[in-house]
Amino acid sequence: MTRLESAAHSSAAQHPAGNHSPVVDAHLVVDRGAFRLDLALTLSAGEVVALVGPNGAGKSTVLRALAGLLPLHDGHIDLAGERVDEPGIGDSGAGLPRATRPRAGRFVPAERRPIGVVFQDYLLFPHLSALDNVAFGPRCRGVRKRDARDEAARWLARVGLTEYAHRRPRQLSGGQAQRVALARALAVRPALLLLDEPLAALDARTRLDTRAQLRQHLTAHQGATLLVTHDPLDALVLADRLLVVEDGRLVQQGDPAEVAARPRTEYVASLVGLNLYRGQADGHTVTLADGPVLTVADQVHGAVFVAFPPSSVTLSQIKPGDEGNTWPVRVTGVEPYGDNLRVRLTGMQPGPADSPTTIRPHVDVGHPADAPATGQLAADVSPAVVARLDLRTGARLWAMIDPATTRAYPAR
Ligand SMILES: Nc1ncnc2c1ncn2[C@@H]1O[C@H](COP(=O)(O)OP(=O)(O)OP(=O)(O)O)[C@@H](O)[C@H]1O
Repeated sequence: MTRLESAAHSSAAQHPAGNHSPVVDAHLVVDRGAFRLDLALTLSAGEVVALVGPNGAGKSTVLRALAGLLPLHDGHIDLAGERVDEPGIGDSGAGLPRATRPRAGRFVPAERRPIGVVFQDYLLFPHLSALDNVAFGPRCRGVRKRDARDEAARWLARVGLTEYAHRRPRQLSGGQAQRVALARALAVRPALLLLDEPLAALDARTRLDTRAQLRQHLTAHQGATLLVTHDPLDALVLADRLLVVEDGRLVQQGDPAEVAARPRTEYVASLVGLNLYRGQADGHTVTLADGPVLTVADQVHGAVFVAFPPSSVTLSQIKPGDEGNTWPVRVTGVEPYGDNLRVRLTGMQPGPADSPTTIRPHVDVGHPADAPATGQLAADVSPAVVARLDLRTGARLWAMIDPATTRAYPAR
C-alpha cells in the first residue's frame, strides 16, 4: 500500500459512510471587529450542505474557521472525530470550581486538518502543471513524488483532463482550471471538502456544464461537503441541505425544497423569488400588521408566514370590484426577469383616487429582527402587460393575489 493509500485509508476510516458520528461537529464563535459569528454546525458523511446568506453574513468566516485559517474565540471544532480547535480558557484556575478551571487550548493548523478547499479563484500554482498542482496536496501529506503524481493522474482522469495534465494554469480555460482545483482538493481524500463559490468565476454556459459535473463528483465524495454560494441554483441543485446565515447567526436550515417553499426571512424569500409576509392567522384568514386581511389557501392559526410567487400577482389600473386580496400599490421599479419583467411595488402608499384609506399589505408582528420589510411586493408580468398598463416608476394601480397561490405556515 502506498503512503497515499495508507493516508487515504486512515482518513476514510475516520469518516466511513456507515458511521453515524458526524464528520463535523462544531460550535463556531469568532469575533471580527464588531461582527460576531456564533453558529452551531453538524455535517454528516456524504452530505452536501450549502451555506447561503447576504454579503457580510459570515459565510467566509465559517469556511476559514473550519479550514484552520482563522482561530475560534470560543466554541469548538471536531473534524472526523478529532478536536481541531478549542480556545483555552484563562491562565490560572487555582481555587476555582472544577467546571470553571482553565482549559488548555487546542489548535490544529490548516495543513494537518483532513480537509480539501476549492477557493473562488482556485489559487492554482501558476508555475506548476495541472498534474503537479493536483499532486501538491498528497505531497504535502508526505506521499512520495511518484505515488502523488500517479494519484494526481487518476484524479485528472476522473475530471476528464488527462490530456491537459502538463498544461500550466494559464493555458487552461476557466472550467478546466476549476476542475483541476476540485481534483487537487479531492486528491487528499478529505473528510471535509470546502467549496467557496466554486462556480462564480465561470461564464453562464460553462457554469451550467461544470455544475452538472460538480454534482457527480460531490455525489461520489464520501466525506462531507460545505459549499458557500450566492447562486440559489447552485444551492438548490448541489445541496442536500441549506444553512442560511444572517448577521453571524443561523436563521433557517433544511431541505432546499422545504426552505424554498417556506422561507422564514426576507433574504431567503428574495433568494427563491417569493413574496413573504408575517401575520396572525385564523383559519383561511391572515391579518397582516396594520390591519389588512389576506385570504389564504391553507387553514392555519396563530403567528404565520404567508408566501406567494410574483407570478401570482395580477395588476390592474381599475379597482377589481369587491374581491378580497386586493391592494392599492405604487410602482417603485421594473427590471428584466427571464422572459418577463419583475415589477417592484410598494403597498405603503395610498392607492389610486378611488382607493380605500391606507391599506398596508403587511407586516411586522412583533419580530423586528427577522421580519420582512414592510409593504414591498413583487409582481412578474409580460412585456405586453408593462406596455399596456404603462408601468413606469410612480404609477399607481391595484394588485390582486389569488388565494390558491399562497402558502401559509407557522412562524415559530
Ligand atoms: N479581516 C477582517 N477584519 C475585520 N472584520 C472582518 C474581516 N473580514 C471580514 N470581516 C467582517 O466579518 C463579517 C463577516 O464577513 P464574511 O467575509 O465572513 O462574510 P460573507 O458572508 O462571506 O460575505 P460575502 O458574501 O460578502 O463574501 C463582515 O461584517 C466583515 O466586515
